[in-house]
Amino acid sequence: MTHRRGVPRTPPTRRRRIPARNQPVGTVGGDGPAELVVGEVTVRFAGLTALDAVSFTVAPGSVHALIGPNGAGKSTCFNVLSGVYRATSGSVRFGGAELTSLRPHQVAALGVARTFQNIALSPHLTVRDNLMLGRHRLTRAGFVSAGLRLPSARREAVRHGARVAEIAEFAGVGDALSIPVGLLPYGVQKRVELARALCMEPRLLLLDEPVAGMNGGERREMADLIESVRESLGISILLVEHDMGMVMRIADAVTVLDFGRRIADGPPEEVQRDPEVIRAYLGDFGGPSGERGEA
Ligand SMILES: Nc1ncnc2c1ncn2[C@@H]1O[C@H](COP(=O)(O)OP(=O)(O)OP(=O)(O)O)[C@@H](O)[C@H]1O
Repeated sequence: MTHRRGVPRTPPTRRRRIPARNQPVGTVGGDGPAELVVGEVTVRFAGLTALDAVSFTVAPGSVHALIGPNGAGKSTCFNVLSGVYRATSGSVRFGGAELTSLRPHQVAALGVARTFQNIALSPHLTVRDNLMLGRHRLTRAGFVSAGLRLPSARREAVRHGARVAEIAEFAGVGDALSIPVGLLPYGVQKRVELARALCMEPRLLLLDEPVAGMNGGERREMADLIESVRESLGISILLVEHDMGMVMRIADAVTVLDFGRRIADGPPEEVQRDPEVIRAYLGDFGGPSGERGEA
C-alpha cells in the first residue's frame, strides 16, 4: 500500500468498514462533511490575547492538525469552535452556519463532535451504555414513550443498539460492549471515546490530543483508526496533537500557532521545514521533525 504522499505504509492489520450513515436512525446537521472556515478569530482574557486574528480552513473530508508549543492557543481555539468560549471577534463558519454565537449543544446539533484531552466517559457504565449516550441527540422517542415502553420507542432503541454495535466494531471495541469502561486499558478507553463521538454521526470531529498518554502500539492503532474515519466515513477531522510523528503521518494540512498567532499553515512537509516553526519549537523539543513521535 502506498501513502498518498508517496511514503510506503504498512497495511492496516484489519480493514475497517462501516456504512457511512444510518439515515432511519437519525442524523444531525445536514449532508456530508462541510468546510470549516475560521476567520480572524481573536480571544482575549483580561489583558492576555490567547488568539490573535487566527484564520484557517479545514477542507471537507480532510485531517487537519492544529499544533504549537505549550500555551500557543490550541485549546482556546477548540473551545471557541465547540461553543465553550465566545470569541472576542472573528467568525467560524461551518457548512453555511455561523458558530461563534452558538452554545455547545447547538454546535453539536450541527454535526460537530468533540473528544477531550482527559477521557470524559462514565467509567461505571458499559461501553454499550456510554455509546448509547452518544446517540441521545438522535433519539426521537421522548422520555414518556420510552418510559411507557411503546413499540415505536422499542424499535428505535433496537436500531440505535445495532448502529452502536456497528460503530464499536469499526473502532475495534466491539468485543468490549458489555464491559464497564473503567476496567478497560487506557488506549481502549480512548478508542471508546472516539466511538462515542462517532455515535453522534458527526460531520466534523474535533480530537483533543487523541494519543496523549498512550504507548507506541496504542498510538499506531489510534492513528489507523483516525485514518479509517476519514477514508471510510469521509468525516472531516481537526486534531490538536503534540505527537509530531503522528501529525506528519496522518495530517493533510497543518496550522501552527505560537503565542496566539498563526505562524504557518499548509501541507505537513512544508510546515515542518518552515524556519519560524522550527524557531517556535526550539525551546520546546527541537523542532516538529517527527523523530520524537512514535506513531
Ligand atoms: N480561561 C482562561 N482564562 C485566562 N487565560 C486563559 C484561559 N484559557 C487559556 N488561557 C491562556 O491562554 C493562553 C493559551 O492557552 P491554551 O490552553 O489555549 O494553549 P494550548 O496551546 O492549548 O497549550 P497546551 O499545549 O499547554 O494545552 C495561555 O497563556 C493560557 O494561560
